[in-house]
Amino acid sequence: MAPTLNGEVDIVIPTIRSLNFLEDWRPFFEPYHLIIIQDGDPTKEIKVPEGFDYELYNRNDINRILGPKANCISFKDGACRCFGFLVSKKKFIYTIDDDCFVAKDPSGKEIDALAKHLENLTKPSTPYYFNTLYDPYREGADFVRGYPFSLRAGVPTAVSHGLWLNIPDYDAPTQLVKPLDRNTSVGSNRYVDAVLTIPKGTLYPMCAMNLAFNRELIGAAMYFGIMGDGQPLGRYDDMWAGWCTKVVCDHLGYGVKTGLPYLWHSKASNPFVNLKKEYNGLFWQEEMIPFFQSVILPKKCTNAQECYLELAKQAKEKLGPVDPYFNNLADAMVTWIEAWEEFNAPAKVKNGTA
Ligand SMILES: O=c1ccn([C@@H]2O[C@H](COP(=O)(O)OP(=O)(O)O[C@H]3O[C@@H](CO)[C@H](O)[C@H]3O)[C@@H](O)[C@H]2O)c(=O)[nH]1
Ligand SMILES: [Mn+2]
Repeated sequence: MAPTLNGEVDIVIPTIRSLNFLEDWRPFFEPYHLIIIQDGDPTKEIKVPEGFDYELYNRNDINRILGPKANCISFKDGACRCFGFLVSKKKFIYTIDDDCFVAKDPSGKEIDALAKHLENLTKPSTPYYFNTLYDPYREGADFVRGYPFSLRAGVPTAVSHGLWLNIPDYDAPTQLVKPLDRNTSVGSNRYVDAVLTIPKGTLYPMCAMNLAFNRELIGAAMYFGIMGDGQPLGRYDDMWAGWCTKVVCDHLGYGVKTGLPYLWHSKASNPFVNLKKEYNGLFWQEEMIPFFQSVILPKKCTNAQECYLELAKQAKEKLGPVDPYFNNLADAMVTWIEAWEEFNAPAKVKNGTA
């Protein structure tokens, strides 16, 4: 397992509900700092269970801190979580939803999801050649015969995408036709004990329910878009960020892993409400995904900020004609980078020292 790294990790939680779920995570999260983004009515008082070290932001705080740039942070959508990524100063972010609890592995042991994410993030990835025995860096595992030695050092890992027991991350139509579908019991064959690097050139549907990333490597591209209130789209926040970060990781030579750790997702959001929010996305994803599959980032883009600005330009050009929403989204992507640079300016050098 990875070291605790508690000075280097922030846990970001978007919430419209209660934070009682934190009781379940107490033994695992108490050593860390929480950044809580309270969505919805800012006058509602929200209770953080005793003993946690946290900072809490509501919409009034976001407006006050960002001024006119606050329009790049979504309201009434889990996408508001990316404000936490912006104000964090840590190397790693773990973001989790407020209806997620500690899962058990098939032996009945509680899973320390954050520790497993940190292990994933601090070990390399293998995006250029697939290891058929999964994660070659896992204890007791290795590269199989035929794996080129020149690629065995791997590349830095930027994203660790964890999975879910109980309620799966389905879109509204799938939820509507399979309302009782559960990825349940401990010990069932649906707990897949594996971590995989997603190959270079392959996109995936990233879910933010159980997600960790290296903020220094990819934070600038982990923007969740403008969704929810006043927008024709919701619930595609993590999808958008997943497609953007994957093409940026592929370009910069970073890895993205998916698989372990699992957590327990307890509450299905309402599929009819979700359908209204997702409706346009169900059509637009047929255009968005081919767009990301065809993106080529120029060599001169050498960090996540530069890649992201280029992506905004290409998104406007190619997706703007699909719907004017994408012009606004592309503008918001640029605003996000302006805010990112403001909050993440390199420390000023004074008398030769930083
Ligand atoms: O207006 C809102 C709605 C929700 N939140 C907070 O966001 C997360 C996820 O919300 P929820 O549990 O309702 O959504 P799910 O359908 O179960 O989750 C999937 O949708 C994703 C995309 O939005 C999400 O990451 C997926 O896991 C909770 O913490 C809500 O409290 C919000 O802040 N504002
Ligand atoms: Mn949920």
